[in-house]
Parts: sequence; C-alpha cells; structure tokens
Amino acid sequence: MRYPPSAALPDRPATRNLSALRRLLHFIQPYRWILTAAFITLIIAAGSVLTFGQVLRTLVDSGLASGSIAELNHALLFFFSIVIITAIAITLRAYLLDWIGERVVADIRSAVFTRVLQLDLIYFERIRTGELISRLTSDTALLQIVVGSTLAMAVRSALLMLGGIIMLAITSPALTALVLLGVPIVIAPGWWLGSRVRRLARGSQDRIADIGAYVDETIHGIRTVQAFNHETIDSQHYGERLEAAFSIARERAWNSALLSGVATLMTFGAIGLVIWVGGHQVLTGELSGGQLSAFLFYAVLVASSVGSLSDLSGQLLRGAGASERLMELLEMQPRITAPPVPISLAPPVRGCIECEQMSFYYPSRPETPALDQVHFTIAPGERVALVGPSGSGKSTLFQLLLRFYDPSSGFIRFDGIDLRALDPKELRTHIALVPQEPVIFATSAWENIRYGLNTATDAQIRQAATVAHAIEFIEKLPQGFNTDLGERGIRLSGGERQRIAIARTILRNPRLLLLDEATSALDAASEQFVQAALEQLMRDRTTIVIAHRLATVRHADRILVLEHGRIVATGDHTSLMRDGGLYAKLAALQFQTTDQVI
Ligand SMILES: Nc1ncnc2c1ncn2[C@@H]1O[C@H](COP(=O)(O)OP(=O)(O)OP(=O)(O)O)[C@@H](O)[C@H]1O
Repeated sequence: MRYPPSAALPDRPATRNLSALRRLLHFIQPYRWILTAAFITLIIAAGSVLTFGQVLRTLVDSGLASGSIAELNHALLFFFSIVIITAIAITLRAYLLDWIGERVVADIRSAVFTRVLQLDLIYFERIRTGELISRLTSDTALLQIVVGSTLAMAVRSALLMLGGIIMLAITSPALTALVLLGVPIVIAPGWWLGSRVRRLARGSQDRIADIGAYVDETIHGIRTVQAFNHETIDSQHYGERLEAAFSIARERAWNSALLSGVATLMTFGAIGLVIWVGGHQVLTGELSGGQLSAFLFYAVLVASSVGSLSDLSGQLLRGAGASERLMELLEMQPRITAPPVPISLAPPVRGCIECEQMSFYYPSRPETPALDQVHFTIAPGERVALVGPSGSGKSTLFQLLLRFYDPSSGFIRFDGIDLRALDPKELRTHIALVPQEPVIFATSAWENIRYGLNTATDAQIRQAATVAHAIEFIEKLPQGFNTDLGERGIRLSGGERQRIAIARTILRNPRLLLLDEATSALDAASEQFVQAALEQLMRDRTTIVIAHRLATVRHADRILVLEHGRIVATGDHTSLMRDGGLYAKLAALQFQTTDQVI
C-alpha cells in the first residue's frame, strides 16, 4: 500500500526541514543554465550593492571633504557606473528568476495533475476535491514564489550579510565588534515574533483550504442546498469557518504588526548607537566622515539582510512544506496498473466475460464483502440484466469489470484473459459505461460527443448523434452542435444528457457495454427517444445493464439477481417470475411499469 493510511493527502504540519526543497531540483534541473545565468547576475548585483559603501566613502572623503570639483565629478562618475551595472544586473536577475519560477511551477502543476488523473478510485474516495484544488493552486503558488524569488533573495541576503560584515570589519574593526555584540540582542525578539507569525500564517492557510473545500462542496450541491432550504444553515456554517480563519488572521496581523514595530525600534536604536559611538570617533579623529558613512551604510545593509533572512526562512519553510506535499502526491503510485508485460487482446475482440468465484471487499470495509463468490459467464453479444436491491453490489460489479478495483479473490476474465494481465488502457478501450447520471462537460455538443473517440470527424459525430436520437434536439439548440452545454450539462434535460452520453458511446463502439439505467422517470417523448437510442446502442455487443425498466428485463437474454453481493438466481423474466422469490418481489416494486404492468 503506497497511500498514507489516514488521509489521501499528506496533510502533515509544515516541515521544519529545508531538505524537502531538494526534491525540487529534479524540476529545476532542465533550466540549470538559465539558473546559472540568474545567479551570475545576482552575484554581480550583490557585489555592486556592496561597492556602494565604498562609493559613498569616496564621495564624502574625496569628493565633498576635498573641496575639489574634479574629484567630486570623478566620484560621481564612479557612482553612476555602479548604478547602471546594478540596474542591468537586477533587471536580468528579476526576469530570469521569475521565468524559472513560472516555468517550474507550470511543470509541477502539469506533472501533479497528470499523476492525480492516474490515481485509482480509492484515492478519490478519501479526498475532498476542494482540498486537492487548493493544494494544486496554493501549494504551487507558494513554490512559485520560493523558486522565483525567495531562494534567490535568501542567497542575495546571505551574500550581502557576509559581504557587509567583511566590509564593516575593513571599515572599522572596533565598531564592527560593537555591532556584532549587539546583533543577538537586536534580532532575538524578531526571531521569536517571526516564528509565531509563521505558525499563525500556516494555520491561516489551512483554514483557507478548509473554506475552499466547503465552498466547493456547497456549490456542487447547490440544487440540494436550495431544495432543502439549507441556504441559511450553510451560510452560517460558512460564516463560522470564516470567523475561525479571521481570528487566526487577526492574531497573525497583531504579531506581524508588533514584529514591524519591534524591528524598527531595534534597528534604528542600534543605528543611533552606532552614530553615537562613531560620531565621537569622528570628532576625536579616529574615523573619517566617509568611513562613518560607509560604516552606517554597511550596518544598515547587514541589519536588513539579517531581517530579510529571517522573513525568507519562514517562506522557505512553508515552501518546503508545500514541496513535500506536492512531491508526495507525485510519488503516489496507482495500484491498478498494467503488468510489466501485458497480454494483448487477440482481434477480433469478442466481449466474453467470465467471473470465477470472485469476491470483493472495499478497502474501507474489509469485514463485509461487497461481492461474494460471484460466478458467471456472459457470451459475446449476450444481453444480461442485473437486478437486485439497493446495495446488493450491482455498481460494484461494474467498477470491477472496468478494473477500477481488483477482486479480493477469484478472477474476472475478458475474452479469456485475466483482467490483471491486461493493460487497463487497452481493456477500457473495449468497454463503455453509460451511467445513470451522464457526465457532460462545459463545452460544445461536438466536443462532448467526441469525448468517446478523439479522432472522430464531424461527420462521424453527426452520425452518432443521429443514431442516438440526439440530433433532434442538438439542431434546435441556439448554435446547434457548437452550443456550449453548460457546466455538467446544466442547460440540458435529463433525457437529453442521456442521449449525448449514448452518442458518445456509439462513437466509441465498445465490445462490452455497461449500462446503468436511469431510475428517474423521463417524460413519455424523451423516454421513447432514449429507449430507441439504447436499442441501437445495445445492438451487436455484449451488454450488462443494471435494469430499472420492465422492457429491459423482458428483452434481456438472461437476468442475474444479486442480493448481499451474491448471485441468488439466474434465468429469464418469465422463469424468474414463475419461481416467485426475490425477483418477483423486486419486479413488483422496482420496475417502472410505463410499458406494461407485471
Ligand atoms: N466506495 C465504497 N467504499 C465502501 N463501501 C462501498 C463503496 N461503494 C459501495 N460500497 C458498499 O458496497 C455495497 C454494494 O454497493 P453497490 O453500490 O455496488 O450497490 P448497488 O447494488 O449498485 O446499489 P444501488 O442500486 O443503490 O446503486 C453496499 O453495501 C455499499 O454500501
């Protein structure tokens, strides 16, 4: 088992360890030359900033103090040259690093999304969609900042800090000793408050992910929300989450404000002290005015570098946490995979299904079998109806046939080959599922039908829509096939959505059709169209249908009756009715008797 045990997403507290950032190297590696160029510009920029202190010293001591215009001009020329070099280096550094940040994050997003799409259903049972989306957006956004600026800023600050200290020592060793002694006193409160701010910021981010997940769930279920008059309650729940987020954010804001105040007090207090001591030295002639100016410049530089290093270390830690979560997502291995050497289905694929003493337990319910010693064979082209009370395992059987899960024991074979020996991709090209609630995407009718077969031409799509009796309503839509069907097909009726799904399946032309009949009754006209479309779809292929209509069970070659995951009876409608038993009871209760009363 390669998933974390309790949650789908590794939702651990942010790591205290920056080594998680090392895992980003794999993504940065392809751009190492650009990164090298960026670091060269970074070093040039940092070097130029350090040179400013010397420029200042020359300006004061040689330019101003000497009273010579020529020397002043000379010093200013030096100053402008450094300004130009710094500006060019900063421009290049900013662009190159931003570029790398955006590029790496785009690559990570793409890799994570591709991986998530490959994970199997057990993963999606555990995860909240909103949370995943928030991870994909907020964690990657954090990484973008880390790769695109924080890392480089940290290196820059470290360079400036070290360079600054060296220049301080060169300028005035005595004052430097004083400053270094004072540094711990100046930065200690900052570190303490800074770590509080970071912890609160992390809490605030988790609350925001929680709010995102709640909004996602509520908006998805907006019809249910409104139908149950749940708007006020949901607003209240949302409000409570917002308040929780706000109270953490308020605490963070207060600590952050305090941090700014304390940092200002400490920094300027320390500068004042240096001016006081240094000023005395200038007066006694131990130090020149230029030296004191340069010293102050370097002292401010070192102080601000230390300050920004402490800020950046928080960001780096959060980035390391984000990187760790994303990399763990990336490293998750789907369990349903092709074997190293998959067996290919020999053409022509027939669509023969065998289930041999097959049992299945959902991983989250290891004590109750969802399917128990199921045993049957379905011949190519046969039409089989599955009937059983709710929870008897009908949909589970479909999921196993599509190999979303593997049996816990026993076998399922397709054309005589164990599903586990096949590449699931190949298997699924021969199977199509028409669910009760078809999935419609927020795009045109063209694209929704083409979903069944990427390479389909417009003519093939029209043909499939005609066979599925979808063309009748598609052509009446405002822009015909180009009409956007709205998110989840919200602009279509239930019957229309089903006919789009049927057209899609016709295009796919599977050997095995898994059909979950809609339980909700359609109006007579729509029902007629859907039935006619289904008849076309079922022709000449093996079909297993979870039946809710009398017409379906009557036309089935065979009916399998499931109860508590077991097959309790098999036969055709007439013989099963004659036997009485569960089927007869279910038939009386379950089938929509629009066409004929039992
Ligand atoms: N993802 C899951 N994890 C754990 N148990 C599950 C899961 N999905 C279904 N079950 C359980 O497995 C059993 C079979 O469920 P299944 O959905 O196959 O029934 P069904 O016959 O299709 O029911 P219905 O007609 O109501 O759709 C039920 O007891 C159900 O609670």
